[in-house]
Amino acid sequence: MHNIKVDINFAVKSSLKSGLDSIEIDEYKDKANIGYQKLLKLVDKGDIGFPKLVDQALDNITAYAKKKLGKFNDLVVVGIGGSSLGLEAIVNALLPHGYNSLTFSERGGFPRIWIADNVDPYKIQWIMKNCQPSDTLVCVISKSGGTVETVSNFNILYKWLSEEVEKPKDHIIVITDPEKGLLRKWSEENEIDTFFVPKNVGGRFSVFSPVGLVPASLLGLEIDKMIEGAKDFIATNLQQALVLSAIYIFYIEKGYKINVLMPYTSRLSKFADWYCQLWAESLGKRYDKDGKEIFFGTTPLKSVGAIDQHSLLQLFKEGPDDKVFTFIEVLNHDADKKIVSVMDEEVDYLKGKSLGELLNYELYATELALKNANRPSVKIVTDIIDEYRLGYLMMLFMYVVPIVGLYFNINPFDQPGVEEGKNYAYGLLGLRGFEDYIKKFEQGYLKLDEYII
Ligand SMILES: O=P(O)(O)OC[C@H]1O[C@H](O)[C@H](O)[C@@H](O)[C@@H]1O
Repeated sequence: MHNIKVDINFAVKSSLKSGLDSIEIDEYKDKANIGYQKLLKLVDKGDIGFPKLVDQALDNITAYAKKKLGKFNDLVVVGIGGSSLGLEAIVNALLPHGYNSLTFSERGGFPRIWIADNVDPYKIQWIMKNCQPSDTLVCVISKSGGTVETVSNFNILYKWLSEEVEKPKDHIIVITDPEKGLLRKWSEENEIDTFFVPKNVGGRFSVFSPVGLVPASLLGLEIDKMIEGAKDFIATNLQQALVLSAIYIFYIEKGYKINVLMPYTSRLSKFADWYCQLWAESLGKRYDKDGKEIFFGTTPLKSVGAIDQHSLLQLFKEGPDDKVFTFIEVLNHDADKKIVSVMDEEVDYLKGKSLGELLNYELYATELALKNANRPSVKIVTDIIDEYRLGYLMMLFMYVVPIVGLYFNINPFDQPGVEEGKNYAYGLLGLRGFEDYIKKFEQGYLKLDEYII
């Protein structure tokens, strides 16, 4: 059983001038319900598949991970966006800080983890310098199978493997679409171990597909617990998604422009990055579903407490009143440490308190300071962080975001806005079929020297 609560006190009228009154709470829950009913229809029709992932059998993934256990010192995951952010969130939340510096036996025979997302030569170079091809498993993930960053990084790593090991195919796993794309074709032709992302599961909703589960299982994480958490959320607590969506819808209608996710734990820092993609690509849309131009969306912003109290909080409290805050509180921090006072009597007030307590007191203080400035916030409270809770939280947000989008009559499941830039890049790189984009690029990318100082 979980112990995750959604606390909306500081977004309602009894505490906050701009908050929802009790009539508005019901009214906006009804609005959220409209979005939810639309989501249910899409799921029932089979158009959208992420909620159904909680019913998948996991044996093939766990058996595969077991087969590989102890055989590799390093796991390099190649992927970007929805093909890497979910895993990053999992690794950041559930593996020890500095995991890669533990010894093989301290890691229980599980590999170190490297995520090759960006095509930054610096990053890929250091991954290759740190790993030995003979001891490395490369897991390449791409739903479309052709994302240029992923294909480029993978080609470099494939060559690196081929030059050193006899059977590079034994060092590769592919995770991609079951039918389409370059990666699928290649993995089939070369008989590479391949897992599939269901066709009706888009990248940013794919963390509970092999995209997140295969690497997580290879790292020894309990993926069944993650799925159990996600499943329990759907089975028992959809109300929480409706309430959160109601609050977000209310403030979007009021013209609030920024949605801040601020966990008070570094372990959820990458979770906030994952959330930013989920929110931005799902909710930033030029057209509604009827083709009307609406330029819809609010901007997600990652912030980590208490770190950003020393960076962003000044703006949050005294800058424009255009942000809705979602805090995440962890009641019991793992390996919590008592603070000692050895420096001076001045720090005696800290003696006996723990770091976790300090973090949480700082959260309460920030909540109140923002409330006093009439800034709306909600808080998700979890007792601990583990596979189960992470699964629960991810599924909660994977419901909230489409509910908000569908209520506003936009399509939260596509991302047409990223295409134009990709096409120019393909044109510049000389990809066949994209010749027109070279011309368009040359016509549009005009810069005058006088404005380059
Ligand atoms: O998984 P892939 O097909 O390689 O896609 C990786 C990413 O590519 C694009 O930029 C999309 O906007 C993202 O939604 C997607 O997650």
